[in-house]
Amino acid sequence: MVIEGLDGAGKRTLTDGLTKALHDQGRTVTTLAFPRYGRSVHADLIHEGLHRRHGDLTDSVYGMGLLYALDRREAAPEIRAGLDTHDVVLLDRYVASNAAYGAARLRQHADGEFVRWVREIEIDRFGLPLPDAQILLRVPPAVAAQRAEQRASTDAARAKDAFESDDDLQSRCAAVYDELAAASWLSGWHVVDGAAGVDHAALVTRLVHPG
Ligand SMILES: Cc1cn([C@H]2C[C@H](O)[C@@H](COP(=O)(O)O)O2)c(=O)[nH]c1=O
Repeated sequence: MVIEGLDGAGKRTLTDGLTKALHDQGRTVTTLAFPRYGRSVHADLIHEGLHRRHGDLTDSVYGMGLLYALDRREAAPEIRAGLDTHDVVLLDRYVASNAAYGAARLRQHADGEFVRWVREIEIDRFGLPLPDAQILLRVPPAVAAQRAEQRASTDAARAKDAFESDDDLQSRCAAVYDELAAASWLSGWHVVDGAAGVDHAALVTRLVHPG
């Protein structure tokens, strides 16, 4: 199960809430967040690029896309082990993040060349597992920006990165996410209003017992 959305949408809070609701229903859960900062050389290069320690590393959209993809390829055994040993593997961002942010940066849409490339690299070539369900935690970009700003002001470790500081990028990214969800890209999507409070138990019931 994958959680997707803008920076500041509230994905971490939703991950925690869903984990608790799944535990309450007697299910075992393992969680993983991408990029895996501090756990993979690819993710650390991404962090340095997003915080401008390597000047123009972020300039190449395909180069950055490949770093994100390699971080996930390295994590594939961990995801597969989680699927074998737990009822639910909860991923805070996955392949669709790469599609949405990269397409937004290139001003493309969900049916564009970059989104096709992400699928080809990550799913077809790297053989990453397809998600069974993708949750789009949808909030107006202005609300997400405000939350990211607040987080950055109270926690030095969460200083805004290059993508978070670009309001136009976030707006385009929100539009690509909507298109990906409407096209059922990779698998079925569940759109959740992140501006209102989320009923975690009800969402779990909807996802784990569909219909
Ligand atoms: C996981 C992932 C994140 N991103 C972006 C979304 C965020 O703006 C940024 C860092 O992610 P984070 O803020 O959730 O840690 O990287 C991608 O562009 N592609 C990806 O595959």
